[in-house]
Amino acid sequence: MASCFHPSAMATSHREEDSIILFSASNSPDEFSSASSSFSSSPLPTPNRYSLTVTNLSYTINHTPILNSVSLAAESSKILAVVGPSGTGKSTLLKIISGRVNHKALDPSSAVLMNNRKITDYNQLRRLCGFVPQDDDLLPLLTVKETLMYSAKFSLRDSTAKEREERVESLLSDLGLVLVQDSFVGEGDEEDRGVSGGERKRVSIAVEMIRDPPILLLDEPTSGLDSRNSLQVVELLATMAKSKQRTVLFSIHQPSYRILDYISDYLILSRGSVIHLGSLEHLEDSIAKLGFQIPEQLNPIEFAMEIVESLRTFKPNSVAVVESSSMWPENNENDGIISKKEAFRVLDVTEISYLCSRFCKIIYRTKQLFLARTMQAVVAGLGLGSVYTRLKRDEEGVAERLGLFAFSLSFLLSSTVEALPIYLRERRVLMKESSRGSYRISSYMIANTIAFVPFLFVVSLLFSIPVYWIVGLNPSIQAFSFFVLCVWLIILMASSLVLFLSAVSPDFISGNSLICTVLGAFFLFSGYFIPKEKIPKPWMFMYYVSLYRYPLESMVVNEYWSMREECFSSGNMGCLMTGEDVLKERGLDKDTRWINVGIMLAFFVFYRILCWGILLRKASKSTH
Ligand SMILES: Nc1ncnc2c1ncn2[C@@H]1O[C@H](COP(=O)(O)OP(=O)(O)OP(=O)(O)O)[C@@H](O)[C@H]1O
Repeated sequence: MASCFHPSAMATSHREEDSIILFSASNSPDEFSSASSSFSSSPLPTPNRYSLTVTNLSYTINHTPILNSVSLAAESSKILAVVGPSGTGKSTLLKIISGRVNHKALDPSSAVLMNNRKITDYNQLRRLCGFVPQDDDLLPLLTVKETLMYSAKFSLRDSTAKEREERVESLLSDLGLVLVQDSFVGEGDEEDRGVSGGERKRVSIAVEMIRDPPILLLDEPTSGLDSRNSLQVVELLATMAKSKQRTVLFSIHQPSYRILDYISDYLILSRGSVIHLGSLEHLEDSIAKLGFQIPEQLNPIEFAMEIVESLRTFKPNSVAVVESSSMWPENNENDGIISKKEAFRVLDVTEISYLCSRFCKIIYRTKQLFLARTMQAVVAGLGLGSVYTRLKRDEEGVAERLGLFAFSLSFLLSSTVEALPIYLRERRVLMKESSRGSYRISSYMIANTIAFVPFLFVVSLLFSIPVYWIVGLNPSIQAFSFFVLCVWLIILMASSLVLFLSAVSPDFISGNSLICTVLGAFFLFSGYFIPKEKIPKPWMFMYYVSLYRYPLESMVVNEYWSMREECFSSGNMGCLMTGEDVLKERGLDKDTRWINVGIMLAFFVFYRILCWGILLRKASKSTH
């Protein structure tokens, strides 16, 4: 077996007065976990305990130094708390360690080491470190248990359903979530309250714990919690660190006295530099050496925050790595941390099926979307039917049919905007899950398509049946079927467009105005308001890319093609206008219905591919 670490040496990193030193020595077999390996894809056993060392970490954003030569050492089974005034770089540090910041942006002398092995690929860090951000990125319409089950499905691919269930059950019990396992996660607002803030925080921790990462980083896990909940969360982290020999780091503002009992070491940051690294006793010594006395009503950390500037004069503990021994051979691709094969897999049916079932649950439970879309379709169908009841076969009827088609189109296209908030809400979860390799963006896009296509077909049927038969459009079954297909394709195109625009929009307001502007422009250049010949040349391209043009043409052709010989206006001289004349008047002398169907399908696919590309790019830059 390759040289590794001695467990006792690891667990009790030898600490001297002025430095924290990590020893490396030869390993013994009991250092490796087997069945409970954190990394489901790992073909080799992975170490059970991980020490984390950071040396000389410097980070600059836009020429502004955020972190200056930060060094720290965190040991397994213990908690290291990162404290410091607001804006001092705590979150940035945790993000860098957990691989949420591209390491190319770091100063070249910076190093993050796991068991004394320098990690150069930040994807490795993402896999080794669980990261719980300050804001909970959870789907509010899933229950606590479902949230964990989906997380288990994505992370524990090689486990059986029973093993995953057992893992979730044990986490629910460890994290005190059994009683609320069937409650919706919710968003914490009045309307959609869901579980409490403390419970939601524990769900976020459980989501990270599912894959049992050896190192867990939490960005202010107690923020927004009352003292009881804060204590519960920290207690739980301490218990978990001890019982599972995990290394835990979290940032915290003003920990209470009782919380201090659970923390082993403190890293105090001030303006991006370390001013203390070590135990509370050591901090008290430093404070005393500076000639200060800690007031009774304050704990040492609170007082340290008050004298941060004075503490800056003190030289903090240094971190040294005594012997650098590689845990893994440098080029070992089977280290279970990066799997190139995995990265290049394009299609994963299992992943798609999990995402599909999650989407279906969310669509069904999003009452606003589910009810609004179905009710809207029925009411609009009946309403339009009552306005255009039994249209006559005369000139007025021809104009009214065109008006009905144009209105239906604008209604159907604009009604899809309702999905925008759902896509935006999911975005953070998607970025987090995809950027840490839970699933591919392509799987998300395919699952979204599979889940929405049948739902939108039902919506198109609910709209088409009343409007078509009450208005008395072309009575042939083929014409009706094509009308339904056309309505379905309109909604599908619009849903793809909304998905794409939601990917480029930062928030609801800009997304909404972007969609309205684009749809307005498409409507204007659909050929309904301005005939093709009158559209100014520079704007002609809009006529070809307009989502309204193709379905409008298809609906008109569908209505009159099988009635080309029938008369729609007669006078003393006989028939003045046949169905063929109506089509010719709009320049539709060929049956372009199926070509238009192809174009509409192409738009549907095109916008989804664009959306996929944008999300892929965003996920690669994501710091979630
Ligand atoms: N992407 C960024 N672009 C520009 N500045 C940034 C960026 N990220 C962080 N900063 C800056 O880096 C500094 C440290 O930010 P960071 O969020 O790490 O602080 P913090 O100690 O976690 O603060 P808080 O306790 O308030 O959460 C801040 O001044 C912040 O404005």
